[in-house]
Amino acid sequence: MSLLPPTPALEAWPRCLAQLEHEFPSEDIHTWLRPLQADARDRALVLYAPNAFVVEQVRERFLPRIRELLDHYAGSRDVAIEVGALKRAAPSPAMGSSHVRSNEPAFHGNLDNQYVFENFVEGRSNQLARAAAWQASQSPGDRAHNPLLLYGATGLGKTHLMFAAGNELLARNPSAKVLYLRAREFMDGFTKALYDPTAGGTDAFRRQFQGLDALLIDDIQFFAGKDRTQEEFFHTFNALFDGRQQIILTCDRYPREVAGLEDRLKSRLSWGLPVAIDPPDYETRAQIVLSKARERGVPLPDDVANLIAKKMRSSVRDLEGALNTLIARANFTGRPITLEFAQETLRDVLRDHSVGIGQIQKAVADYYGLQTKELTGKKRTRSLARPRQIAMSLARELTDLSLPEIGNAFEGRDHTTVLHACRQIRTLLETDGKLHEDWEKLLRKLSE
Ligand SMILES: Nc1ncnc2c1ncn2[C@@H]1O[C@H](COP(=O)(O)OP(=O)(O)OP(=O)(O)O)[C@@H](O)[C@H]1O
Repeated sequence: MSLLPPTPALEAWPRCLAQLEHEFPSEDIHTWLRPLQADARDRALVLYAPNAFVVEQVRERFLPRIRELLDHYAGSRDVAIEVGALKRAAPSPAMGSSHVRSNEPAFHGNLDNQYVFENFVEGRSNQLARAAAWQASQSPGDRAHNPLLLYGATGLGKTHLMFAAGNELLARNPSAKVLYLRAREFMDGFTKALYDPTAGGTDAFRRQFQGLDALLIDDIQFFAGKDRTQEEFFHTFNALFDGRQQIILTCDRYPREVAGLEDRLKSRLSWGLPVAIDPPDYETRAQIVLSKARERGVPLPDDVANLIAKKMRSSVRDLEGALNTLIARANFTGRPITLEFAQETLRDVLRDHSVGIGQIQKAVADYYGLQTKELTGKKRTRSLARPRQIAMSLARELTDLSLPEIGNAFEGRDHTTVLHACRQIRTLLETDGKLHEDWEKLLRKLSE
């Protein structure tokens, strides 16, 4: 073990990470950046990733920004991202440390450990799904629940349960290898393997899945119409299934109803245990609000939880959104959260509407294969600008929110931007057939 003082680059890493946490969606941070282990080699920062997949994702998505931040905090752009792990014995990176690098790299999962069974509130609507996820974590690979498919509308806790199963599996068996991927990431990885000569080809892509105890793939409706990716997924699925490795999948509806998924895949998906998650009933909604408040260390009177639960009926994500608004306002004004304060603060959010802006943003993001944070964020690339305008117009159409309120939900944009978006979409709906079709589909989805 080296006794040299830590390099500035290594010292700067926690600050870079803290900054990245402000800039990227928390899912990305948990999935890709938190699992990295920092070390120093000469004057360079070395980030060890649990597997080649993570290396590739981090290089592609974050490396340029990591370099900039490192330059800013440590005056160096020297960073390497490699497969490997620090030896557990190393007390902290600041002490200098040794690492293991081998052809058989240590595997560290990329699960978000915030989502566990303990903080999943059980109710009639999700009881079966919870029980099934629990079973999968207790006897992974068992034919009775392999594949486990959790399906249901957006924001009802599918991803939460999927993570909970993975985390529980790891708690029982800390050396288990559990990999979580969004369907889109599977597709991106596969496309890269096909077309990027530096990516190591499809064999390297397939090796990612060998030796896993469980593979978790989120939002498989995304595979619809993507024939080559589906075919590859079909092979991955078969290999894992034959190896009795646990597969957990989520889908926004029963797969047979997903147009554009191949029949043979649909049939495989129904082999194991497909379970639905339904919207929670009133009592469960109130319990969820109380539980989220407790987690945040915020005392919340029952009547406030009941108020939110009564008014927000569709998705748990919207319940959380209302709670967050309340907490932010209470912190800002220094006032305690009482029923009166909640009624006043959430007047607009709680107006009886069946669709929340969070739901609209999620639906549009999913439809275009984006992350919600990208859609609501500041970047102005073409591929983001149009979906963003559609989301703003849908919010105008389907909610009672005012233009400034809609602007606020898109990282504080001005109301004139929203107005412009609505006008532009209205014009395009007359002239652009594809956009018209997208609009109709989204409207249908949101009024389901
Ligand atoms: N029963 C529950 N108990 C506690 N939290 C819940 C519950 N159901 C959902 N949530 C919370 O709601 C939020 C949204 O859940 P999650 O991301 O799992 O939804 P999802 O069904 O995967 O949605 P999507 O299909 O849009 O990805 C998360 O913060 C999750 O913790």
